[in-house]
Amino acid sequence: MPVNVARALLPKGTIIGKTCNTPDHVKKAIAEGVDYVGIGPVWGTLTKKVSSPVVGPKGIGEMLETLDGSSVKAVAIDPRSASQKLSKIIHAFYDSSLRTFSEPRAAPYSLDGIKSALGTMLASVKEFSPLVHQITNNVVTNQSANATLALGASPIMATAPEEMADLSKAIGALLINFGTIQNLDGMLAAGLLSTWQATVIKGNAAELGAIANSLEVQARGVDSVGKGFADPAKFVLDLARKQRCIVVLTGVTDWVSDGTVVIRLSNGHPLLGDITGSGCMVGTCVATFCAGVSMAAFAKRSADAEEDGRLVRGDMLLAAVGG
Ligand SMILES: Nc1ncnc2c1ncn2[C@@H]1O[C@H](COP(=O)(O)OP(=O)(O)OP(=O)(O)O)[C@@H](O)[C@H]1O
Ligand SMILES: Cc1ncsc1CCO
Repeated sequence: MPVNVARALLPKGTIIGKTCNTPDHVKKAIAEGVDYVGIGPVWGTLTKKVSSPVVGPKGIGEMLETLDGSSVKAVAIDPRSASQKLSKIIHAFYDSSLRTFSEPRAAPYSLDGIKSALGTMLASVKEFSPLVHQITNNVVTNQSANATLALGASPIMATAPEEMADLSKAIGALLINFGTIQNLDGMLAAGLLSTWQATVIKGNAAELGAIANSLEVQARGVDSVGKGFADPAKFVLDLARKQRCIVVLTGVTDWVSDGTVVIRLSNGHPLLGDITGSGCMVGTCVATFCAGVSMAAFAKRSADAEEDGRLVRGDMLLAAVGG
């Protein structure tokens, strides 16, 4: 029913909303004079058929951008909720979108704070021993599985698309790592279950430069060559903002950002540059820490926590630093 007809029929002051799946739908709904838009679905679900295309957090961001400057409110639709009820009203979702994939930090980071958090995070990995699903290259599969075990978690290196749906229900984290793609369909199936919205993107300068469409650094095969970024701190900050996730730039010095804070790590060893797979292993360790931290945060959640619209629990910036 057109909005103006509904308005004419309903009592004055009735709140009217419309479900939207694209920025164009949102534009149309604003022009029609709605009070709010239901945008989504944010995620797919394995428990029911979702009729509209899943938009993911990026799609939500684009629709909320369309709302900028209007007084129309937005509600995100999350079909994973068993009762199919709309999740939290979220103008705040976009304002806090940089934090969507990480809980806000309780206090500013300090070196001592980070060091003590590392111990706690490692203890969480050991306590929960999360299943860390890794679809990685055949150069590092064995090393990565052993690195996961060494941290106290449980690796599973399954690649077949047929296994992805079942696995997605059991895992603490999913790592998708390129290099020698063995089963593209498996990667796509696994990635699609999280609508390809990463919590952390990790790469060397050439890899992240490619994602950012930057010509500042060059690649030779899987390696980054040359001096790297002139301003790596700004690079990771900008990329994290753009991708709405944590970014880890590896190299002699590692740079980690969530789009608001940048942490620089100089704790590598030159020998790590002389072997293959050290970057892939960083990815494994980051995924393992993220899994441990999010499982620990989930275990501590309050009773009504599943209604609060948060997508990831725990401080993923710290988890990435831990990894
Ligand atoms: N010369 C170096 N000095 C100190 N640490 C280093 C050096 N080279 C690499 N590292 C360490 O190794 C890790 C991996 O970084 P690098 O950028 O070399 O990964 P990569 O190029 O993706 O590796 P690969 O493709 O072999 O997996 C970094 O996090 C860093 O701690
Ligand atoms: C050497 C190599 N080739 C493809 S993946 C890989 C491992 C390091 O990235």
